[in-house]
Amino acid sequence: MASPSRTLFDKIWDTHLAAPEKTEAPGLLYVDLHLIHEVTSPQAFSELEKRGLKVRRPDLTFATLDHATPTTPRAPGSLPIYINDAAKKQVERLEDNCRRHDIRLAGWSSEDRGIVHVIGPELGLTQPGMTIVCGDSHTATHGAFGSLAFGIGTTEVGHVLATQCLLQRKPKTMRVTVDGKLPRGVGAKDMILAIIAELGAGGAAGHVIEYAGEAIEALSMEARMTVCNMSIEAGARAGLVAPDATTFDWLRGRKYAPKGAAFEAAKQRWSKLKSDPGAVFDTEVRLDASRMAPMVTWGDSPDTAVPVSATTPAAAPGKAAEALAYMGFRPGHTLLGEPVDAVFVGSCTNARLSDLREAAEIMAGRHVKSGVRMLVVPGSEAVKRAAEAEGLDAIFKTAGAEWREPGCSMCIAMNGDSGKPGELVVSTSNRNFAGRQGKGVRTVLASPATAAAAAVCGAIADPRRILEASYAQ
Ligand SMILES: CC(C)[C@H](C(=O)O)[C@@H](O)C(=O)O
Ligand code: SF4
Repeated sequence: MASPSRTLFDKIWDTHLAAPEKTEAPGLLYVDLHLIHEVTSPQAFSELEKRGLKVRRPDLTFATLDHATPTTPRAPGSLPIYINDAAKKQVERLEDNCRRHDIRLAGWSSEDRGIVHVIGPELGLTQPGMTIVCGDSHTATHGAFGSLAFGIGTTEVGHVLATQCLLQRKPKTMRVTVDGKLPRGVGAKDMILAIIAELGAGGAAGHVIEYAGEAIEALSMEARMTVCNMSIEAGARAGLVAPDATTFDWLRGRKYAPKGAAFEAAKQRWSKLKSDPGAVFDTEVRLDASRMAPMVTWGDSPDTAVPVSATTPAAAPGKAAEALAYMGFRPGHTLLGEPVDAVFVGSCTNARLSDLREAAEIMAGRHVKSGVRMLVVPGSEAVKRAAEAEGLDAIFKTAGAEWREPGCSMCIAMNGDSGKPGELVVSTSNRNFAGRQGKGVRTVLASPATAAAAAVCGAIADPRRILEASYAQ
């Protein structure tokens, strides 16, 4: 008999199962929110049209432009200049598809536009207990609200557009408990890099992770999103945090969140979304936040993260040796002092207001080292407005950084924002795969504070050193 104690994942799964899983067929899951962007939707719409199908629930579908969009500052009202015709066509096709199928689009003229995983939560589209899908691997970000959110392929985007359902095999569950308190100068990005280093790139494959424990509960919503965002980098299907007062306070008043009495009623329902005491997970992992430090990656996968003052592996076997060679780092050496060419603060991992504040705290009154290029790219129009309202743009510009328009930008370099071959880029994004930020570019993943410290020092540095100097003043 099944255990009466259920995990948060089980609860969401059970309430969304339209048809149960059988040995010969996956279960059918109802989808509450389908987010789409210009890269993974065109073929899905073409397929729909080929079959003469309509979008089943345009009202549960929401689109934005983010991956292929230029981020170069533009005069108000002027048209964006795309890196190539392919990028322009992708965007125009999404605009056209949304018009034809009556789908809400946060397009060029919208004050809501931004990276899909930044705007969903920001607009209150993302809510606890929902099933959320998007043709994008970092959809787990939305799990920070206690929703079951995962990436799907383009074929599945078509299925969801046509049926609002998705065929899914039930994943396993994993609980990652983080005890203790994060030390000063160490943040959510460091925490998730430490978790991924512990689990390994495939360590959570086939699992949905629930992040729990004192250190997770203490995180802001933005920080929880940073953690959930990178679940896929450990191979997980999704990442979740049980909703609590932090979640409810963050959601109250957002554009598409329930209002007034409806919000209070929703809060009552959402409060029940937690794993029962005694719920059994397939895998349990425990970490101690108080032992965590600012992290940097030495290789070409996110699981090569180490504390910034630690050394690269001394005796590196095959794959690690290749990764070190690509990165141009020596085995058994610290990365501290490695000269950097560029710094990128942005992406769906770290381009929210709190991330920009974290970087700005280091940049204030300091200057980007000469010869280093620094790009600061807000995650959305709303983040950009809020940052400008409190003068963060001025801090970055005065320091010599570029303040750009919202988009994915140098996280994936599809829009033309990229590094040059051989350059070392310290990046707040989530993937350091060879060539992701441009051909031959070497990417070091880090927190906004560590990225800003690298910009100021012109080399990989420990942000705590700079922060301590500021605190001492
Ligand atoms: C372009 C898109 C399909 C891709 C993804 O699925 O994640 C991108 O967002 C990424 O981060 O690599
Ligand atoms: S910011 Fe990067 S990781 Fe996030 S959706 Fe865009 S390309 Fe993917």
